[in-house]
Amino acid sequence: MKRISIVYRNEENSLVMQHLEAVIHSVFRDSAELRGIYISRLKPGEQVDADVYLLSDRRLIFDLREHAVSMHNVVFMDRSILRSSLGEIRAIPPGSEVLIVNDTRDTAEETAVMLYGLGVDHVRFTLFDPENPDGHDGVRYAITPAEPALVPSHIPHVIDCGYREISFETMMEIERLLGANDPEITSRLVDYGMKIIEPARTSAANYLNRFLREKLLDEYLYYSEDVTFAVNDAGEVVFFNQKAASLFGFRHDRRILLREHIPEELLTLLYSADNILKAACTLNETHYTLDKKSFLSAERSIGFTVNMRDEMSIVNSETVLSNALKKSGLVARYRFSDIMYTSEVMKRTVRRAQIVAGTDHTVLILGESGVGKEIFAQAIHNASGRKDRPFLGVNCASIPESLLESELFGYEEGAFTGARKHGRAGLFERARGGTIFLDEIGDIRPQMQASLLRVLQEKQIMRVGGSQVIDIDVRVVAATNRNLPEKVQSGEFRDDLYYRLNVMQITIPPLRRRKADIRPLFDYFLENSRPLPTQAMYEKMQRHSWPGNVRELENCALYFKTFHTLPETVSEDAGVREDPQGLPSQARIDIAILRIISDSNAVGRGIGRTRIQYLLESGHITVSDIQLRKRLAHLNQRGFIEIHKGRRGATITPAGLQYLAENATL
Ligand SMILES: Nc1ncnc2c1ncn2[C@@H]1O[C@H](COP(=O)(O)OP(=O)(O)OP(=O)(O)O)[C@@H](O)[C@H]1O
Repeated sequence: MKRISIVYRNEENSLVMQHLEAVIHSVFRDSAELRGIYISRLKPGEQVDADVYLLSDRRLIFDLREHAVSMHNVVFMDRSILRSSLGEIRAIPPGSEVLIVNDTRDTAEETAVMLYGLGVDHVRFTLFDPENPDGHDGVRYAITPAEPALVPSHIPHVIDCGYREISFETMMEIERLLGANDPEITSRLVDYGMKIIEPARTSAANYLNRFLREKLLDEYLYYSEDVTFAVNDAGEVVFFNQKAASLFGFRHDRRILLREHIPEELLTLLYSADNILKAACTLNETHYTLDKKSFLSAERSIGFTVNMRDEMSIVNSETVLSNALKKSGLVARYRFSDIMYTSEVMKRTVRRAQIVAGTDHTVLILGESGVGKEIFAQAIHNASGRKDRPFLGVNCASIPESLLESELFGYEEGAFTGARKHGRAGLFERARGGTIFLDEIGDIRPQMQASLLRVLQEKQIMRVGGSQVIDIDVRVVAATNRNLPEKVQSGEFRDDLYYRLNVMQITIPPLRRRKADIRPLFDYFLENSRPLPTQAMYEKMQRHSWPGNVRELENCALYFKTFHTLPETVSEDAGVREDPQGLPSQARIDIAILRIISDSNAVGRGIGRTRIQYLLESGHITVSDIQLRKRLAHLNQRGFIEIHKGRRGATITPAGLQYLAENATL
């Protein structure tokens, strides 16, 4: 056990001694044994061994010389007062004469020096001498460190500032000499420092700042979920956190040589030539990602730091992230159960989307404005394996071209004027593990098309102004109301990007092609409000062409709720307007047939003629039996379908799927 010897001249002022010992004990407790030494009682030549000799009076150094084993451990006790007393002293009117009273003139002088040192300079101090107490008649103020009985009785204002305390700086010096590395001592020392006035303010402030820094390290490193340690040039572990201690058995009470604690393979990895190393490693069947950084001084390594992250903790922290995202609204709200429909064609579309959701492929959603593309994108995300991760939607047409790239890919500090310090992660990085919904993809310019193509091909991004590639694991769901094949044909949209996006395609039919949905959707948007539309109103709605699709219908329901009538825009004239893409041509019938066969194959079934005919009918395409046979034969001839005997019926070929994708908007 370490020893602190408090050196006094003699046993005269035992109350002060008891107080000082109690103060030291309150900070260092049982980490050191405390002993009072009275110089007057030591025999000539008697040796006293201690880790700290604490001198209550500087002049004792001469006497101590012949008794101390080492003079390196001497600490002079600086004194201070409690912060609480200083307020009273400062309140004494400026210019007043103040008598400093202590048991001797010398100690009174020390107190006056200490008060000047603490910045008390608005009053004049006069020293009291107990051996010559008279002659202070006009004085109205006295300050005394715990000797009020000595103050002349005529003085009306007496401030007892209590025993002079041990300065914070002195305490720090004791801590240093004891080599105490105990967070509890540090914490008690900081508490002590807050209570007293410190003459040497800078070092106390430095100590407190260091304490704060250590707290930060504790908070973020010591109790971190990662395994973290630092190794110096001699291969000694000089810092490690709790996780590292339990994984490698590092202990604070002994010198730790890295090579004695970690497996050979990991050692080889850490001592590889790379100054910055990112690698993966497995220990005790746990997979870690490892980051090593070497620190160089004058081109020589002075050591390195290692951070190892358990891959499972990444998943967990991302789940926490996704919960946070849920709170902040960066999530998909809609599920398939929120999509209202009764039409056969929508049943098929939803079924197809549900199958697509189960895969991890890129999805392209086509359909006119307001048909519900975004609601489908969200439902796909929520039905996918990524549902607990972020869903980030971005309308490519509404962000200026100049900003779209940095918005999607992020930027590095200084990438452009106005770029934030430390840069910013883009939507692809923020959607990590989740889904990004690129709405209005048909409107992006060629340069952006090229960047997106790279992301889809390489699954990597580079921040604007950056040089590092970042791996991303994000599913892309894109949507457009443009006729993309036409845009590809005219060269406005890159064909390679189109094929990358078109891996899985969902075309949402316009409302006029699924009139069976009008009434259930309208009733849904009314939210049980009364009155309901008349039969004539419902019929009028059936005859309207709904150029704004479901969004228009939703607005129409809102109008009805307020005015109990339909808006002027729902006109019967508009209802007879035909589908802008024309009546079902043979090509359109072929596409419809291929889509029916493809949907049926997607759920693992072939399909026969009768069912195809029935499904065509429910999509308002009427064909005779002979006509259907002809179309099937034609599709078979073009290599788009195969027709099997018996119950297997027709199946679509890859060429058929390709043709379907290319003509998605038909
Ligand atoms: N089947 C549906 N059931 C319930 N609500 C729907 C349905 N389809 C669309 N909606 C609603 O209609 C509105 C338009 O849908 P959404 O924004 O998804 O369309 P969009 O095709 O993405 O439109 P745009 O191309 O203009 O972005 C939304 O308020 C959506 O909630």
